[in-house]
Amino acid sequence: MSDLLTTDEYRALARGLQMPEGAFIDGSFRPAISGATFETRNPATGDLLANVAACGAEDVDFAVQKARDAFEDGRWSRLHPSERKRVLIRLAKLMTRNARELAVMESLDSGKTIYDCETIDVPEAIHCLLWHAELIDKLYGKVSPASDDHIALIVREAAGVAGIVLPWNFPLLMMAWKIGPALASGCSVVLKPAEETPLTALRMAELAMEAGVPPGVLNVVPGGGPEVGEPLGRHMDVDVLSFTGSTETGRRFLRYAAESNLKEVALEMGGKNPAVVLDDAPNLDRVAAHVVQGAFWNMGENCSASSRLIVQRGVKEKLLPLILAHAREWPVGDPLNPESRVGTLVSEAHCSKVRSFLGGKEKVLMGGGDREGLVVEPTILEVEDRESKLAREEVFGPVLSVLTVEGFDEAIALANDTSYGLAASIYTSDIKRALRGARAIRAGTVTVNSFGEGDSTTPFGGFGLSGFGGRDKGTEAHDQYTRIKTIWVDLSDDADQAV
Ligand SMILES: NC(=O)C1=CN([C@@H]2O[C@H](COP(=O)(O)OP(=O)(O)OC[C@H]3O[C@@H](n4cnc5c(N)ncnc54)[C@H](O)[C@@H]3O)[C@@H](O)[C@H]2O)C=CC1
Ligand code: BAL
Repeated sequence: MSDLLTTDEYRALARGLQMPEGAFIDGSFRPAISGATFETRNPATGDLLANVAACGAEDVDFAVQKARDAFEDGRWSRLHPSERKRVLIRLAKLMTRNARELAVMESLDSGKTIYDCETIDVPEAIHCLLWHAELIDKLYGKVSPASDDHIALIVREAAGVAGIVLPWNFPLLMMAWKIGPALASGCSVVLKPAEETPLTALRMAELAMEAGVPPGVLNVVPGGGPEVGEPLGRHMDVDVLSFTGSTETGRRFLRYAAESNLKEVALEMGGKNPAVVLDDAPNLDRVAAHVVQGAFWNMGENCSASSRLIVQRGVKEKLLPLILAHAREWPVGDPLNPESRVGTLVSEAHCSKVRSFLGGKEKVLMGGGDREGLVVEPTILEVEDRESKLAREEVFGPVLSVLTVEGFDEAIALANDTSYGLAASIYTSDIKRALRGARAIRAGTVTVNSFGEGDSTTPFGGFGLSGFGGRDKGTEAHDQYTRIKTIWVDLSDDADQAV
């Protein structure tokens, strides 16, 4: 916290920022072929930040062609992995040098707090790129235990052209989760940032070029979902499509793939994630801190947000006051104020959606009031109707639903009473209950006595409506961007005869 700036200093820095505006294709910024632009605005103030190229199918075609050329001529895909590593490490260094600029740009474009951008999003994005860069020259293939007369090599090869479609809630970090393994593996990338938050992706493309990523290898094509996302998803020359966003749009990408070239699709989508607190949970004050962080971090605009507190009746009376006390330590305010922990929601449309969950018959334990601007104050509601929207649907805002259960089995059954399966937490001092619960809850990540998403070393993704076809982070992320090939060699003396 000590090396954060003051609000005035951040504002001065913001005024001096040079905002990127063009699409970044084949190593340079260029306008959309149609010449169209769209506005990207600061959701906290409404101020115009930039008029960004509004690309369309023809820009996607152009970018995919450049990405394909780069992949086939091997300027990146056939470099020795240690060379790709060297360039990606240089990119991480350039990000570090420009960390403050990236953090301010991210906060301005998304409404995220500068505190989070400075202390989480930017450093984690740098760490993620470094981790994949460091990994790539240490991944070995396999030799199968075939007979003495044969040798069978199982090798991984870069998939080719990777299409990447990003959400607006962690624009820079999601970019790092995806381009880290994609570029390290040798793929060329055509990336579409969310139309709400195109700026840091464009700046990153410029930094990548400066670091030595060759032209055509990392292309950023801003624009709308139907205008850019769909042509990318349907493109016959895109080999793999990695998406993070809503389940509804994720389903579309499966359709696009099925109706085009059956490209592989990896989907990381939403969740209605439970935090299960059992009556033997240790250190309730700490539990409360984690529950609050799980619910309100990033304004709850987080796929892994713990939006359902499932609390055993025996501990509820003690836990709730602690949760309320911790929640009051999450000040709502100007995203550029380093003291703010809750900033501005990303857009008018999203803010209306979040507000539509409020004002019902649920008992309000905290918040729930109207605030000026695109702000929803941290809200905690006691929810009795387990079929209600608040119990079942993803809010994607700072809203925590409290549901009460009598015992362990009911808690696990309720945790699993959802079509999602992204993340969950379980709080108990009994190691057996912790592990039995962690195994029984259907979710891609289960944290014990804490809230979190793991780090760059651990795979992240979900089951059911939360995920399909791959994982971000960890060595498993490379599965998205590589293909397995078997090379079978007959070593016998009569190998020249027909097999
Ligand atoms: N990581 C997550 O789990 C996220 C979940 N959401 C959820 O989705 C809800 C809606 O937010 P949106 O911004 O509308 O999410 P979205 O899933 O529509 O947007 C994510 C990305 O998909 C693109 N996209 C949208 N429509 C498309 C289409 N027809 N074809 C191809 N690409 C398309 C968007 O341009 C954006 O880049 C939120 O309220 C939230 O509940 C939103 C963002 C991230
Ligand atoms: N929390 C990482 C992924 C997401 O929310 O989109």
